[in-house]
Amino acid sequence: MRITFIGGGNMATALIAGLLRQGHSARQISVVEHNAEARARLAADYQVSTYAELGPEAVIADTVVLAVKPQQLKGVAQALSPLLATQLVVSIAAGVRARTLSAWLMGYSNVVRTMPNTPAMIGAGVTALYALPAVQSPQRQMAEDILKSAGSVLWVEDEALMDAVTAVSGSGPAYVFYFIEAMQQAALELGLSSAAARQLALETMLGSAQLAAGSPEDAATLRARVTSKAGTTERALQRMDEAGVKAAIISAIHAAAERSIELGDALQ
Ligand SMILES: NC(=O)C1=CN([C@@H]2O[C@H](COP(=O)(O)OP(=O)(O)OC[C@H]3O[C@@H](n4cnc5c(N)ncnc54)[C@H](OP(=O)(O)O)[C@@H]3O)[C@@H](O)[C@H]2O)C=CC1
Ligand SMILES: O=C(O)[C@@H]1CCC=N1
Repeated sequence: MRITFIGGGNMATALIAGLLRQGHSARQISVVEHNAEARARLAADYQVSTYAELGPEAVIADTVVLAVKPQQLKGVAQALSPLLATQLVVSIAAGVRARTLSAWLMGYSNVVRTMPNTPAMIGAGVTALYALPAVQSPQRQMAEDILKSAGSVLWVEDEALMDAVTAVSGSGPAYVFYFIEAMQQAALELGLSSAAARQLALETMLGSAQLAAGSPEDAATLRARVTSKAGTTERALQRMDEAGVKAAIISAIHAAAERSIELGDALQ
């Protein structure tokens, strides 16, 4: 399967790394990227073909993945539109609705909107996909295969849910890194070395997520197992509740979903 990425930034790089790790040939991947430094890095690190401009030779592909910022998508779609024949168009842009993208592509409706996340870089991503009704099942499968090389996938049939997905898992790695930063800072303040702080914070996040993923019990039950009566965890969780940490996280995720809707409303 030949794949062209338009935009070769953070997320395209994560997806390309995932595809190559899964055995996809670099010869079958092209990237259109207007930044010369980014092109050089992609060619050196991943041996993919790169193009500075969108043109017919760049989109000789089965699938074109649109990986530019939401605000850059309209211009890219308008330039891409005359070059489309039967290619599947996969967008990873936050907020931009599949129907809007189809309108920018002059009604071309072979469009799948997706929301991956950066752990795609190591094949540990999760991606939600939404297809316009016109997309046939072999092309749905193609989109799924590309994103599966970056981790697990799920389809949503109601596009409105993509805003929720964006807020939870698209932006989600940033929340996890934020929590890791806080754990490491506390560890340093408590006298641990930075190497120890890093090891303790990361192994704890990793181990807890693995435990939760492999357990039939929910997170609240697993949390209760750590929380001895009158012990240290109880004291910490009390402090978090007093500070409204859980409510703040929930409200932050709502804010991210609202931003996704706002982007969708603004970019039509
Ligand atoms: N980062 C993340 O965690 C996630 C991002 N996304 C989505 O992925 C998309 C890309 O995000 P991200 O990778 O972080 O962004 P980046 O800014 O890192 O990457 C976009 C790249 O595309 C380049 N570009 C812009 N316009 C063109 C063009 N016309 N032709 C060729 N190249 C172009 C940009 O160059 P320049 O900077 O010079 O404009 C930039 O290098 C966004 O729509 C975002 O919503 C989705 C899930 C997760
Ligand atoms: O912050 C953003 O808008 C993008 C979409 C999800 C993750 N990064």
